[in-house]
This record gives sequence, C-alpha cells and structure tokens, in this order.
Amino acid sequence: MPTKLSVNLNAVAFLRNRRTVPWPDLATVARAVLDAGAHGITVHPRPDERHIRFADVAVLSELMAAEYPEAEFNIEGYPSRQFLDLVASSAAHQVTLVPDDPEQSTSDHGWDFAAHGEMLRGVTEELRQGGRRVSLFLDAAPDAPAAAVRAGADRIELFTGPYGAALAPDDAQREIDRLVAAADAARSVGGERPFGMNAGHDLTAENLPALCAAIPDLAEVSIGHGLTADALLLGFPAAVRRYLQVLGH
Ligand SMILES: CC(=O)[C@@H](O)[C@H](O)COP(=O)(O)O
Ligand SMILES: NCC(=O)COP(=O)(O)O
Repeated sequence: MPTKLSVNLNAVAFLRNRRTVPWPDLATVARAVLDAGAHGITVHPRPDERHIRFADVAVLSELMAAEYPEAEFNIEGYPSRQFLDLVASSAAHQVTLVPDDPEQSTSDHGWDFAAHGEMLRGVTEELRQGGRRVSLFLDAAPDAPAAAVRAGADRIELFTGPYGAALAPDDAQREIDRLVAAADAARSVGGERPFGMNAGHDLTAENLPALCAAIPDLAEVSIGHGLTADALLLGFPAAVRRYLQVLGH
C-alpha cells in the first residue's frame, strides 16, 4: 500500500498568527487539503503557541470527526501534562511524542531512550488507554526502534531532518543509508502489537521519491513546511495532489 500523506498545518497557523485577524483559517485549509485526498492532518502545538494554538486543536478535532471520519488526526508534541490533557480532550487517532525543549525553534532530534524510556513507558500506556496510537520520534539509529518498542510505541517516526537538509547527492545518500539501517532494525523488532514506521521533517516533493524507494513500507509521511511552500505557488489542492502522485496514489 502506498505511503499515506498527513499534511502538517503548523506553517499555515504561523502565517495566521502574524496578525490578529483570523486568516488563513485552519479549518478552511484543512478541508481543502482533505478534499484533495490527503489522508490526514498533523499539528504540533508548542507550549508558546507560536503557530498551532491549543484552541485550534478543538476546532480541527470537531471538523475531522464530523466531516472526515476516515481521515487521521495526528497530534505531535512533548508529553507535558498540559499536552496530554489537550490530547485527551481531542479526537486524535495518533499521537507522536517528540522530545522538544520549549526553547527549540523546531524538532531536531529523536528520543534519548536511556534518559526518557521509563517516562515514555508510562505515557504510552496512558495514551493507549485513551484509544490513541502512539508514535515515537526517532533518530536514524539502529538501536532506537527496539528501545521504542520497549517504551511502548505502536509506531516510530523516523526523523528525516538531516536527510532533508542534505542537498548534495553524496550527503543525501549517506542519510538515506542511515534511515534504511534504522528501518531494517525496525522491521526486525518484535512487539506485542503491530508496529509501523512513519517519517517526517523537511520532506519535499523532490526528496520523497528516493526515500520512498529506499523504504517502501513507510506507513505515513507528515509534511508541512515543504508542502506549504509549494502551496504558495500551486494552491493547497494542487500541492496535495502533487505529493500524492509522488507517493504513488
Ligand atoms: C516532529 C517534527 O518533525 C516537526 O517537523 C514538527 O512537527 C515541525 O515543527 P515546527 O513546525 O514547529 O517546526
Ligand atoms: N512530523 C513532521 C511533520 O509533521 C512536518 O515537518 P515539516 O514538513 O514541517 O518539516
């Protein structure tokens, strides 16, 4: 089955927040994206609400539950009590836990399981009891998938930032090799539950084909920055269709 596309709306919210007026309207963009065939919506509320506001989560949750019950709502973030309560009040299907410090400008590393594995175990259990699938954000390190399973993950999200930033072909190939090694390790770990692989960060229509050829069993990619940049020129429906085509839909 081709890799699914979840569109991250952080960049749209960032543009809205430049002013006190309520546009671009996230619900309108979410409808455009889902009507164009995207499989889901991703948001990553950060504690300072610099792009996604906590109130946006409720609006998108209601929209998706009422109008797009088949689509996936993925919420990403650091598992603070505030974040976990927000997730509990939402209709999120998947929660992607990311080890972000509030001061970070964007996500730039996966979990350190030696330091946080114990905490994650409790959090994944809590989220699963609430009916959510839990994905853990990982660096492309071969020992990370097994540690993620021990921490209770249903999925992993491979952090593709270094690949996205590798603009020279040799550098990109080195990063693909690292991602493939992590994906191989992920396939070989057994767990109590079916285990899948997502990927994200700085993916584009240009760098996706090589990634998907190297790791054809990716369940889902979440893409925001690159797709929004394309949408500025093409419009969201055409940008989404372009990414879906690249993914083989
Ligand atoms: C988890 C991840 O990879 C991030 O890409 C994230 O969702 C993007 O966050 P910002 O939009 O705040 O940079
Ligand atoms: N999980 C990654 C994501 O949602 C989007 O990241 P980016 O495309 O904005 O870098």
